[in-house]
Amino acid sequence: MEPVAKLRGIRQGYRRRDVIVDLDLDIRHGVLGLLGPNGAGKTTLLRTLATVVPPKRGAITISGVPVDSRRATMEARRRIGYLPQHFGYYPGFTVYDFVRYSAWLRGVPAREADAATREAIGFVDLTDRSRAKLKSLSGGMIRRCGIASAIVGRPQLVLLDEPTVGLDPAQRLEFRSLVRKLKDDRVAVVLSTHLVEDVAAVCDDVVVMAEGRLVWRGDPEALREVAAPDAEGDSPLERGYMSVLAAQGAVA
Ligand SMILES: Nc1ncnc2c1ncn2[C@@H]1O[C@H](COP(=O)(O)OP(=O)(O)OP(=O)(O)O)[C@@H](O)[C@H]1O
Repeated sequence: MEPVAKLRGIRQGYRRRDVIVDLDLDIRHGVLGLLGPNGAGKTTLLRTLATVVPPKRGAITISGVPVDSRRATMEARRRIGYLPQHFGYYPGFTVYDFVRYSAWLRGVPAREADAATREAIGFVDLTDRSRAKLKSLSGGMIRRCGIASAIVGRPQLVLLDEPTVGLDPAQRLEFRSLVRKLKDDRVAVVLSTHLVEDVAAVCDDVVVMAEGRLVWRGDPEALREVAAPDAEGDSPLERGYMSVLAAQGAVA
């Protein structure tokens, strides 16, 4: 089956500095965990996939359509939901306004936008807070609003950048169940994280990035298996991850 997203020969960076080099990646249905130390290029990769910034070089295909023109970019954005790590919001907006506004930004047709907004708010279980102002919500609820804004209009690809940072353990469990629901809905999810436990809990597949390159790909079980006997870490998965980084000379 055609991947939901296909990246070929991607080079990306800021001004003259390249932070992603010659990256190839296929993304299919399921949850793909993106692990890597600070500065590995995870956010840059997600921003590139989200079509926020065009790559310096290389090709992106979303649902079989090359993203190679302004029109194709606008079309791709309708299929992609992106939750940046630090997403902005107006504290005076209600939950409903915030998600409805995201629907408009993503080009959800006006006649579908109200139903799509209600659906997304229901998905994150905030229906009874629809009329609450964002400034009155807890951090965990704000994150759930962020997820609702990323999934409104049912995108095929959902990109979540370190979504569990700052969540308490109960909120993290809630978040994981939301990601599992997305997977059941046949959405492709890319989850950038520093937390190996998030990967263990929800990911089907894992990519490890270091210094702008993909240095390892496989399922969580395979990552556990590459753990070196003397690797540091609190769990087999963490030891596997640290072993991959150590092999690259890129220990976090
Ligand atoms: N707007 C920017 N201008 C210049 N350099 C940037 C910019 N954003 C990121 N970088 C640099 O690009 C490299 C990759 O950053 P990126 O944020 O993609 O990494 P990351 O893996 O997401 O890191 P983290 O886990 O800390 O969020 C870093 O060296 C960073 O300093």
